[in-house]
Amino acid sequence: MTNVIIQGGGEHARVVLDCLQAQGLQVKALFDPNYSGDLWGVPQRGVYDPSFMPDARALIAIGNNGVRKRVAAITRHGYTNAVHPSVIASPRASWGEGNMILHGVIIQAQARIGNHCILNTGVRVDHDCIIDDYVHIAPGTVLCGTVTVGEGTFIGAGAVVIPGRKIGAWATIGAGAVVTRDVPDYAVAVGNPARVIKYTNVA
Ligand SMILES: CC(=O)SCCNC(=O)CCNC(=O)[C@H](O)C(C)(C)COP(=O)(O)OP(=O)(O)OC[C@H]1O[C@@H](n2cnc3c(N)ncnc32)[C@H](O)[C@@H]1OP(=O)(O)O
Repeated sequence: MTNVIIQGGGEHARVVLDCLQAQGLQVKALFDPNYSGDLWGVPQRGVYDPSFMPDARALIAIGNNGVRKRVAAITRHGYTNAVHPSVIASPRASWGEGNMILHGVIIQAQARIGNHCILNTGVRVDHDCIIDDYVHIAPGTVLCGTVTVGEGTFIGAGAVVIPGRKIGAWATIGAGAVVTRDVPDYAVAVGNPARVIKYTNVA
């Protein structure tokens, strides 16, 4: 039986805990300096302790992509994936480690997903999409076939990206956007069709 620890104790961590418990995994601790006590039978232990159950596998359940990357740099445990039992994934799709593939996600053939990504509730990633590390795709978003998404990008809830478009690294796509053109690194794009309204440095 795999023992799991969670880095993070906020709202997203609760959803990930729900996912891991649905998988039947033994979650032994949540680490987050802002939380203590007990969450659904799991102790919240405050500051991360790299010596706690060193053979346990970790997940960094923090929704912010930049923070998730920084916490990964100090996490000493190996990683697992959270994949809810309701996920439909082609056997020809693949992903790395530390990913949170949540309730109702669908991943089509030959889609490739990196590490430490969040595919939130009901996301659809169609065939041949390539998603780099530390991406967060919010609930209900649809990536059509052959879309690529660069490291650290956040795609808001209910967005649609039409086939073949390339979204750069550390970009932000607004909720409900329809992405019809490529989006550069660090751009914030909103609306239908999505237009770049500004650039940020969110990494
Ligand atoms: C389980 C979960 O909940 S996971 C989390 C899911 N969360 C989301 O999906 C949130 C997505 N976030 C957004 O859509 C945000 O509005 C962002 C990130 C795109 C922009 O946020 P900010 O940088 O704070 O931009 P701000 O609110 O100042 O808006 C800037 C302009 O863009 C417009 N705008 C902002 N978001 C959108 C949007 N989604 N669609 C269309 N227009 C938008 C604003 O109306 C504003 O226009 P104005 O200048 O004419 O007044």
